[in-house]
Amino acid sequence: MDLSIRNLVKRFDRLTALDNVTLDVPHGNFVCFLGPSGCGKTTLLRVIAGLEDADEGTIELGGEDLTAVPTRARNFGVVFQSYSLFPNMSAARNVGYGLECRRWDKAKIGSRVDEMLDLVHLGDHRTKLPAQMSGGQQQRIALARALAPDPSLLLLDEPLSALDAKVREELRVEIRSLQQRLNLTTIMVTHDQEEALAMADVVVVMNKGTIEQIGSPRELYAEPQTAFVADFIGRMNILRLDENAPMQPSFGGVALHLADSAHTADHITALGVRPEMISLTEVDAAGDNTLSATVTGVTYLGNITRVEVVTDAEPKAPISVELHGASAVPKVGERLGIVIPAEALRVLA
Ligand SMILES: Nc1ncnc2c1ncn2[C@@H]1O[C@H](COP(=O)(O)OP(=O)(O)OP(=O)(O)O)[C@@H](O)[C@H]1O
Repeated sequence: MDLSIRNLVKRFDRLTALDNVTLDVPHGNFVCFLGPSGCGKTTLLRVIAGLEDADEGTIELGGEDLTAVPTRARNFGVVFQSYSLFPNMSAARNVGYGLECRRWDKAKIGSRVDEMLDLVHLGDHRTKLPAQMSGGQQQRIALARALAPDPSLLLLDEPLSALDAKVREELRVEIRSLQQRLNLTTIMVTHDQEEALAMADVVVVMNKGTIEQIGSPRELYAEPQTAFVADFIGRMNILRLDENAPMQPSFGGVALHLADSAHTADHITALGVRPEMISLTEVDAAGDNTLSATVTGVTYLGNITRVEVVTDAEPKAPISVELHGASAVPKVGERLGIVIPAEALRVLA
């Protein structure tokens, strides 16, 4: 069922945690709320779950207004960062507990618990207590518990952030494939951009209680609309343009040419370019968007080498260039030219 959020406002005293948030989540989508600490993503998830009341706005699921529907009756599965399993209950009992509360009959609970434990590959762990399981296993049990009542929406609040890197990556893949198999509309809160890009169909980038941009991971990476999004998702060089520039954008007095399709704003103040889009050339090479520069740092990172340069035009604004694989790597202090392709420049608000 589609989830439709309209003009949500949530205040805590004088702080506006959600400021007029409007969002559509189509059925079967995996959506990530992504943003820095304090941007309001957990509050938004909690309002959707019914754990927090909104001050203004509406939430509808499949056309039904949820405002007056209590948390319990919403039938949403929720998984939190801390596994929040009952410590004195076995894995199986934890998974079945919500079904007992919903008064499912015993035989049905037994078969559903088996099914859920198999789904998360923990059929052999049914009698274990939470303390006898690893963090990753406990989080799988929490997931099985959330899925057992066949929820209409799955809400995940930083479910992987307490786990170590390897387990986190395994569970990423597992959660995503489960979600796709069940075609279950899912919302996950994270502050980890890599996690959001790897898992989501749609990423909602939040900043200070508002939505900055909504898009697929590819769209957000390739076409960020604001400097905030550009900076938050991947690495982006942000070129602050000369303020007194006439119609032609310029950086440190050097005119920059944009692709025709980039000319959307009247007054452009900043441009973004991804480090991997910039190439190196001779220091005195001529050509559009070619700036002479000095290398100030070189960092070898295995698959890429990151080269920091300062341009003669604007020495106060260092620029990162990423070279792939077997490219020739310059040395610190070397003079060279950088080429910024017009089609790689993004206009940022
Ligand atoms: N119960 C509360 N009472 C008062 N202020 C709150 C409450 N819950 C959240 N806030 C404030 O609302 C803002 C948004 O908080 P929220 O937890 O939604 O942010 P977040 O993006 O999830 O951050 P984090 O990643 O750190 O959890 C913050 O400034 C926070 O301090």
